[in-house]
Amino acid sequence: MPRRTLGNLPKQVKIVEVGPRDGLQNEKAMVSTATKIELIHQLGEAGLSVIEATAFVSPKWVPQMGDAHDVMTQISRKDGVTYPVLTPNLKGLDAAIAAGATEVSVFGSASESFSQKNINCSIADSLKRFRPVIDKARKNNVAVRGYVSCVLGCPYEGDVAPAKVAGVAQELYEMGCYEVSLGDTIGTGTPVKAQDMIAAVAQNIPIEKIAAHFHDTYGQALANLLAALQMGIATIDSSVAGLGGCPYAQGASGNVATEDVVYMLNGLGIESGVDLEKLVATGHWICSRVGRPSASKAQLAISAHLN
Ligand SMILES: CC(C)(COP(=O)([O-])OP(=O)([O-])OC[C@H]1O[C@@H](n2cnc3c(N)ncnc32)[C@H](O)[C@@H]1OP(=O)([O-])[O-])[C@@H](O)C(=O)NCCC(=O)NCCSC(=O)C[C@@](C)(O)CC(=O)[O-]
Repeated sequence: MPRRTLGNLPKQVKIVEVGPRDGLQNEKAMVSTATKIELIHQLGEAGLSVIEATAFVSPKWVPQMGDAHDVMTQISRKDGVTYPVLTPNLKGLDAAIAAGATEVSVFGSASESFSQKNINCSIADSLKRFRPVIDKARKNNVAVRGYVSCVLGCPYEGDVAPAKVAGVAQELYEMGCYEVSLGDTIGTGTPVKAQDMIAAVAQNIPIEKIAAHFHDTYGQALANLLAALQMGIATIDSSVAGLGGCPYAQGASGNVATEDVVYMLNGLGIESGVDLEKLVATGHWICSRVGRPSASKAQLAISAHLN
């Protein structure tokens, strides 16, 4: 028997911490701007080098992100840390640039119904809308990341074909997104499905330009991430304490918890630069502020040992 069968895993993984945006956007009770800023600062202190800070979206659509300008202008930026923000259109991009953003993300979908519910337009129209956003951002030296949602299933349409995901991802990449993040928005994926989908996308985009953004609704996120690492993916989106969910995907739970990802990476000997103890303390703190239990098993286990 071979000693190990995990294949060639990356030596280093970049974690994109999405807690302050994806984690908080679905909270019904307004989280104060001061709490959001403190969360971003603590995540930076824990060693996260990419922290998605907020979203310049319509406050009528996502009221929780209505303080995007204040968050972006009031955070203390740490050297070596980037603070990307979501921008669905030129209005969002202009506001983001005015607030000092140096990186933005456009967000599309592989499902027509989700695209309509989330950004009020078809996939084709969204891509037309993103082109000037990407062009203008790049002219302003602002890097652009692309998201594709519903890559392993849609809350309205069910199964989504890998070829559809690969097509949208390719368009975003060719328009100038430096990285494309593949979102299992409702967390219905399983490892082989995830690998099939990634294989389809990797025919159109270099694997090192692909990120995995998996929600944990069915408890499959870590297994899916391991399957993604085995395919050569080395960028993982996650949310402290597993906070989150999408306002336009009812019942979908949070992103995979950053604590759980870091624990797994540590066990695999993969470097992430994150201090797990500091991160656990941050997860504990934000959960107390938003009044919900942590969805991170690592946090619960480590806290139990620490107490
Ligand atoms: C895209 C729109 C704006 C279209 O929404 P719309 O209603 O079609 O837009 P509109 O152009 O007709 O504008 C309507 C109003 O919104 C304003 N507006 C328009 N744009 C902006 C803006 N950027 N910032 C602030 N305000 C804006 C605009 O000025 C106007 O204000 P009014 O004249 O009525 O007072 C809307 O649908 C929207 O904001 N959607 C965002 C939804 C969202 O944030 N969803 C969650 C993030 S996606 C996600 O979580 C998935 C992801 C990324 O994590 C990956 C995964 O897990 O799959």
